[in-house]
Amino acid sequence: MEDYPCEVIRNFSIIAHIDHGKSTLADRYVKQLLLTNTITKKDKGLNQQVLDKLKVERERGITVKAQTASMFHEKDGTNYLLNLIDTPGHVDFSWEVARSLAACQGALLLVDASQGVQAQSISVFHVAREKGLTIIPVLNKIDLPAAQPEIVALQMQSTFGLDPSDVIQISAKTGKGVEKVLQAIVNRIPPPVGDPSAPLKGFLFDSSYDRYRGVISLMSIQGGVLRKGDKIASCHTRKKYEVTELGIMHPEEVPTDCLRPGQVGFVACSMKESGEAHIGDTFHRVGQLVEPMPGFKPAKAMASVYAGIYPVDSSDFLKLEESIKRLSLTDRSVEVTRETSSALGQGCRLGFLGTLHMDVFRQRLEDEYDANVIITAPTVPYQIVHRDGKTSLISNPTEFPDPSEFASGGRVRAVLEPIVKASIIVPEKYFSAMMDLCFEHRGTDLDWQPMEAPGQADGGEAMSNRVFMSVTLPLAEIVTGFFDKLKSRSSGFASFDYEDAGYQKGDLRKMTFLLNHKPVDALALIVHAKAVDETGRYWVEKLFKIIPRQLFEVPIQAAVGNTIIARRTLSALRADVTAGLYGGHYERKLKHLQNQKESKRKMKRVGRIDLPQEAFFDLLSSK
Ligand SMILES: Nc1nc2c(ncn2[C@@H]2O[C@H](COP(=O)(O)OP(=O)(O)OP(=O)(O)O)[C@@H](O)[C@H]2O)c(=O)[nH]1
Repeated sequence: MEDYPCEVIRNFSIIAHIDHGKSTLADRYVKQLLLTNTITKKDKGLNQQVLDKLKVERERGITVKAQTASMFHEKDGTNYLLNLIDTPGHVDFSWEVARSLAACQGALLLVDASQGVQAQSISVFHVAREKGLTIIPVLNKIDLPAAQPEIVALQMQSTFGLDPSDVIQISAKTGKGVEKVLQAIVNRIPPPVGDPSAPLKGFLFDSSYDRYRGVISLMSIQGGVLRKGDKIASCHTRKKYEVTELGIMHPEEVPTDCLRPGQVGFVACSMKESGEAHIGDTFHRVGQLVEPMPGFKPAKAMASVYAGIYPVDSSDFLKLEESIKRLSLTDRSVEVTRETSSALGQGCRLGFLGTLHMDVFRQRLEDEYDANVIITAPTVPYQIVHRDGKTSLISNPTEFPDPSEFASGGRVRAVLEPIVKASIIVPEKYFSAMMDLCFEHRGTDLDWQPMEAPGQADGGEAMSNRVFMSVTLPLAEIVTGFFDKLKSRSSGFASFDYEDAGYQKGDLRKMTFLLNHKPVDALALIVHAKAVDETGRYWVEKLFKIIPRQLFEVPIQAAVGNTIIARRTLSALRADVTAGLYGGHYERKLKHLQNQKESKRKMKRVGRIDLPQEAFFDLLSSK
């Protein structure tokens, strides 16, 4: 690593709207540059994307966890070390983007030439600008027949103030133009600064957990040289560690003898507990204090969506809790606390950045930890203002005050709900459908303006006459199903992004569902007063359809306080599933019994009633 001083290092990220091709481009570089280096025969067969390592990412085609890769590149006789930090592109993960960018000096702003500038292109651009990064505009997918590179380059000029002659046109898929981007990385992005003789300063920007080695941190070295055996300490916790292994991500871990200023790599030390790795923390050599890097924020409540996670089999709770802890180490934006539900037993309440984040976490839990879990309907955090002036935050519908507590003499003065400022970019043709959607979801302060400058309006359906809309929405309205509706009502052309806009008073009610006259706490929902009747009827009908008939009659009711809003009754069923199969083959009976056993496995017994998983999250999220 001595051969790579700061001058030949470039630390960069790729930032883009979802699906504009970040992973494809990152992959191309990693494959192209590594084939000559360490990618072994076994790995050469990789035709799947190397960086999107996790199974869930492959299945969904989205990057969830930022991955870092170091590559070597020769130009004009000089060997460069390029550190690429792949960032996730979904609105839920903007925090990860900001974090990864802290370790870079430049960013490739990738825009799909057939889609044009989209909502998240704008938000990631601003994050990168704020961090003072050098931005290289890149137009991707120019191989597509629908690509309109000239028009999109003009859009980038009018939206970002970037010079169209700086825009590089590429196809990450065919490889056209990608070499030019490498040259631009070397020529345009400034090298990092750092003095090898200065005291050690390491910036921790990511971490993961290894069953055998404990916490593995990703660090960017800002000063000094880090070596195996070094004793280091955290500025934040003051805890001391010994470095047991270090090296670069190539893209797998490759041990090196040291990490020098400007370099980025993994560090394994005697850190055993997940909670000890604080993103944004600075490490120094023991006895050599340094000024910590600015911008360190100890993990704070950032979650916008909460849900309960319970094991299907209650005896698996400890195993589930351990798995959640391990997984939350690789995903530090998840908040974890224990909770108990009378219906589901012991479980955890998790806070997520958004519903996609939640879904991905659940899938990773199932894939990587073999966990069979039930996840409750997502809820946003509400602020309760008490009569004595105190406020409290609740993240579970069961804690929501009953109607009697709002009455005069009750303890609650008001409930505030989180709101967001959303931006939507959509072709004019779908504008009124988008307005309707926003109003259906309690949108206010709707404003809009045309996106394209006059004369640019000939970019085909995806890009002509687009409108930039901004609207204020309650967060609760967008956590379930809003994104899907936005996409389907705009034939996929609308893009969406949002930012926090504080709290606002809301007229809300807690809706409970009773099965066999007993409330099931894990099914409780918070609903806007105007939507009570419709929501009550809708869910009762849904529950009626998905709850299998039981051996006895089961009334299904929705209630607000003591008022029943809706009711359906499931009639009783005979138990013997083979009863109708008289004269049938023995194996056929066995198959039926097996099927019954299988479906039991995915059921949760609540009181005397077997509820399928869909009764919890899947049902409620599908509205
Ligand atoms: N035709 C064409 N398709 C491309 C090109 N680059 C990427 N794609 C396709 O576009 C889709 C999205 O690409 P990804 O690389 O997964 O996009 P991403 O921006 O990494 O998406 P996230 O990881 O979810 O943020 C994939 O189906 C790619 O095959 C290109 O240059 N040309």
